Amino acid sequence: MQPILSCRDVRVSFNGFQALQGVNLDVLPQEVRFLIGPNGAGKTTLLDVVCGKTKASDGEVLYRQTENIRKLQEHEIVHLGITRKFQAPSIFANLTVWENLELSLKQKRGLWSVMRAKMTGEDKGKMEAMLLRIGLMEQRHNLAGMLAHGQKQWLEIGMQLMQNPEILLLDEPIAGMSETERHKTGELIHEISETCSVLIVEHDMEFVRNFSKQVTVMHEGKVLCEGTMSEIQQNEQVAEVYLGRRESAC
Ligand SMILES: Nc1ncnc2c1ncn2[C@@H]1O[C@H](COP(=O)(O)OP(=O)(O)OP(=O)(O)O)[C@@H](O)[C@H]1O
Repeated sequence: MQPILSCRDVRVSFNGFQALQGVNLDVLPQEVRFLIGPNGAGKTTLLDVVCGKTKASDGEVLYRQTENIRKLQEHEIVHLGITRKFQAPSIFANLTVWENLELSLKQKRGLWSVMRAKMTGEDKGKMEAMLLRIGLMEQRHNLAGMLAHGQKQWLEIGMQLMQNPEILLLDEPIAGMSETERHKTGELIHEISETCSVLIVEHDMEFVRNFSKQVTVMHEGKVLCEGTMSEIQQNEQVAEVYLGRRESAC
């Protein structure tokens, strides 16, 4: 299978500091890929490069193998099918769950065309299916601001999915969640991967162990190694730079 996303020798420099020093990474269609590594390893910077928030000084970011998106603007990258959920939820607290999802449909089509057009039966069906998927059907008429922390995160993931992405980028999606919410989020991520690839930065080793297949370990702006969680746990370099420091968490 050919990768949907390929980073080739990606470099990022902040005023001379090399945050990414030649990162190579392939993500396959419908793959859930976890990115782990110690603080400052460059994980968030790599997500920033993929979504266009930060521009790489060198290298290639290939989407579907042919399109180099390295120099594209963020909205152009979203339009191509790569969306990002940031750590802090950016839902509209004073709108209902349903209205938040409706807004994300509008973003996809352009506000003006949707303001003129009535919501079709197909749109409604799509929104209902999404509510079921993210477990918020019962809360659809509730104000988003009143949702529990985990529910807010799921709503935002649902809003991203309304754009039909091919790649979803997640930055520490379970931060601040209860055990039950973590588990539900892990299951949701696996369900999402039936239709799109998911690239996740995560610090919670238990979550990574429970829900990962392939894990990429970053260290000092480079990929240190890749493999299953049990493979990387046996890697001495990883133990030294990362797992050793978090022995209690692993
Ligand atoms: N805008 C910026 N300007 C200057 N330095 C930056 C900037 N963004 C990130 N850095 C530096 O680049 C390095 C990589 O940061 P990054 O946030 O990507 O690491 P990370 O692996 O995501 O870490 P963490 O797990 O702590 O979030 C760090 O040393 C950070 O201080």
